[in-house]
Amino acid sequence: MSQTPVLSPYGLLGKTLGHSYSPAIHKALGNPAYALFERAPHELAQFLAQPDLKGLNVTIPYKQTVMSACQSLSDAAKRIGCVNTMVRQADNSWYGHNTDYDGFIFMLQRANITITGKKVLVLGDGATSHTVHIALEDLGAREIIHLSRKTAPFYEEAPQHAHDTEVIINTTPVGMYPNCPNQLISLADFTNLTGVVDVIYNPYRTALLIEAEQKGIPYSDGLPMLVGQAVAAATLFQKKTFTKEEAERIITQLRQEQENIILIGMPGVGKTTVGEALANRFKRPLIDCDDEFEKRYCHPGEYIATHGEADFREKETVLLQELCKTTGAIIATGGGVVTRPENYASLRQNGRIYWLQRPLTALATDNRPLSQGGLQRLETLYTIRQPLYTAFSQVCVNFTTPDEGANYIEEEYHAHFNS
Ligand SMILES: Nc1ncnc2c1ncn2[C@@H]1O[C@H](COP(=O)(O)OP(=O)(O)O)[C@@H](O)[C@H]1O
Ligand SMILES: O=C(O)C1=C[C@@H](OP(=O)(O)O)[C@@H](O)[C@H](O)C1
Ligand SMILES: [Mg+2]
Repeated sequence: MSQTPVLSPYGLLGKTLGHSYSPAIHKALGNPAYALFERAPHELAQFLAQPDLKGLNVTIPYKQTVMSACQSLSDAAKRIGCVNTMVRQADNSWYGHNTDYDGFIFMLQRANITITGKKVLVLGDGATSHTVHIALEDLGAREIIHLSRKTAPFYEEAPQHAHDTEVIINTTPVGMYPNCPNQLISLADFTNLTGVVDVIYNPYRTALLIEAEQKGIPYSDGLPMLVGQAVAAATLFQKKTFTKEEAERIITQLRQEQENIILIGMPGVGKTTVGEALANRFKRPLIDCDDEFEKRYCHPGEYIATHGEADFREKETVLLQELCKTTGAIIATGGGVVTRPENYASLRQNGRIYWLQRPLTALATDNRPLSQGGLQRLETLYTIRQPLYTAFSQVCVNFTTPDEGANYIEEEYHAHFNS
């Protein structure tokens, strides 16, 4: 009788592993036997000696440590100086490779960001930046500058490179959940950019990427790199090749599950009502920003009446920053979120923004202090806000009944991810 293995033969090794997408990605690639292995440093040698283990991914802080346990190393792993994938060989030895390298190149290629002959600015000088550096060299970068916090050149020197940098790559954790939105450098002075890349994948769009998007510069978040490295690892684990379409299918599925659906529009247009309908259809939680405000303070209308609109906006911005860190939700905003430009990064970082439109004559005005004063007041408000709603939204939804609005959004959302 054969013995049941005590360990899953594949998995991710690290010291403390929070939520990881790796088991789900490997499952989608046909390997359900992929587990999370949290091990302390003193447990590593014994752990790696277990014969049941066939393949591992390795993360912080062991990417360098495990190199000495590998009897053979790929060229990329040697040059980068760290291993993120270990494969058990027929003679029981470990072969170490670095598939972050493959994932990074896959990410650039699918975003059509080319490197040959270009000047690249890399933010950060940690482990990931080493992988990025070797890949950039192999792709034929003309010049690679690493900005750092500890050694010169520093982040503050970014403007000196603004006129001729063609690609920017963030390898630091600045801007990562939960400290988001946040960014190390501004793109304002950069005039020659052909690509901006962030290895962060939570949030989907860091503040740096949102700035790139607003300037019309091609950009990529780090999810394709994560999926790309997993596909390269799965190729070694399962000894089979995967098509680009299989990688794309996984990226799309993760994005579709996570992107928030965000509703903006005039007070009384139906953000809360359509939000409720969408929450039912998508089986997602509804976050109503006005309700959340009321839980913390009092009804928004009452707050504006007693403290004034400026004070309300301050509080609303802070609250929005907190609420929009979430993923996979329906978010109904208060009608005035578009009046503060900084609210855009909060909404957009994990969200597709829908602007709800109905004729002003049909809008509810009860309990809404800014809508008091008849149609003329609403028209004045609309004149001010219309360009803001336009700038804040990806999709404009003209609708009559709440169901019609929800239908349109449901179809648009699925079409967007599956076209
Ligand atoms: N499409 C619609 N047609 C008719 N009445 C609507 C529609 N959408 C919402 N309402 C009604 O208008 C009022 C305000 O809707 P609500 O969803 O609270 O708007 P918002 O959140 O945009 O301020 C509610 O009484 C709601 O029942
Ligand atoms: O448009 C606005 O400035 C406001 C809209 C309200 O939300 P609704 O749009 O849900 O009415 C509420 O946030 C507050 O009274 C301010
Ligand atoms: Mg509402």
